[in-house]
Amino acid sequence: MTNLAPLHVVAGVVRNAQGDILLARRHPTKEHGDLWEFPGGKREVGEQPEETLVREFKEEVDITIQRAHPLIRIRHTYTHREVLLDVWSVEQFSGKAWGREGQPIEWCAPHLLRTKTFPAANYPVITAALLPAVYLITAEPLKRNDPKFFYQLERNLEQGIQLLQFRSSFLDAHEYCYCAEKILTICEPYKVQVLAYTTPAIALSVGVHGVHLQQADLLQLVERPLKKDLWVAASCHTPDDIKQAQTIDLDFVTLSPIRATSNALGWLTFFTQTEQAKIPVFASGGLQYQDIGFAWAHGGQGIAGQKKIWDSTMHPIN
Ligand SMILES: Nc1nc2c([nH]c(=O)n2[C@@H]2O[C@H](COP(=O)(O)OP(=O)(O)OP(=O)(O)O)[C@@H](O)[C@H]2O)c(=O)[nH]1
Ligand SMILES: [Mg+2]
Repeated sequence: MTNLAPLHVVAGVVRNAQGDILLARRHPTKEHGDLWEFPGGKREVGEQPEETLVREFKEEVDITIQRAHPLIRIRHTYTHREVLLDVWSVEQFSGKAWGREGQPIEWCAPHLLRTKTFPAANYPVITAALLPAVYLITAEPLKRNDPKFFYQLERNLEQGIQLLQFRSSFLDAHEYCYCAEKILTICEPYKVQVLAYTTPAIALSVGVHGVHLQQADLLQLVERPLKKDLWVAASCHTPDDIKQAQTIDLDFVTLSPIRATSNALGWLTFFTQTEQAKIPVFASGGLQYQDIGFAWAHGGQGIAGQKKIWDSTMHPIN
């Protein structure tokens, strides 16, 4: 290893109208030959990352990128060099993709992304590509059949929420399961994924899409509590929490509180922590839809929101 600055590589996640993601296969003679990658390349001196993204996409796959936002930045040490893989999510583009450098390209269905072999730095990027920008935390249902709760749930689903955490501290385990099953039935036609804010064992028994651990439970664990086909996320408040989440191989975390309390972290501390993180981090705590852009600008996946999002009538999602 040398002590050179990391090689800054900018790449992009582009989706077509079906939601499939554009991949390219690296030339066999190149570094990481024959592996799949997101199109992109090295930032040139004087370029802003977004300019690199636009240039590389035109050069490699003949697409003109019109709008994109930061998705995730991963520092990874390969044997010879540290790489900063700076990945953007493309919101708008024109042109028809083809491999201008003779490389095979493919539009890959999101559920097949994990079956492809990528360079090692890419695995958290795949998680980020599979996650939306908004992670909605439910309000507390007052009882298991709370009509106001289910009305508001459907309103949120109709507005495009894709990832939900069912949170309740009032219901006992039996009522929690009853309610979670009802939420799953309602979410199914919307293809919304539900994480349970409970123990991994209860989450598994209900058949939700994953579990969201509290900080105290995260710190107790010595290994990932569920297999890779389910999401495992956790609430973090410190850099050590995020390290622990990475050590036990969690998929993503929320970091709070960003705002609204006397111990708020603020966006700059959030940025310092996302720069070190090797998994996607949602900003959380006192945030609303207007904060998504701040989260992206500070290295976040997006926002995890409770009351202000749950009750909101404005949903400018994705
Ligand atoms: N484009 C791209 N590069 C990646 C990804 N993941 C990853 O580790 N890299 C690494 O980033 C480094 C530079 O990427 P690159 O080879 O595309 O750079 P480039 O287009 O400027 O290549 P060139 O030297 O042929 O002009 C390589 O070591 C590559 O393996 C990815 O998903 N996309
Ligand atoms: Mg390239």
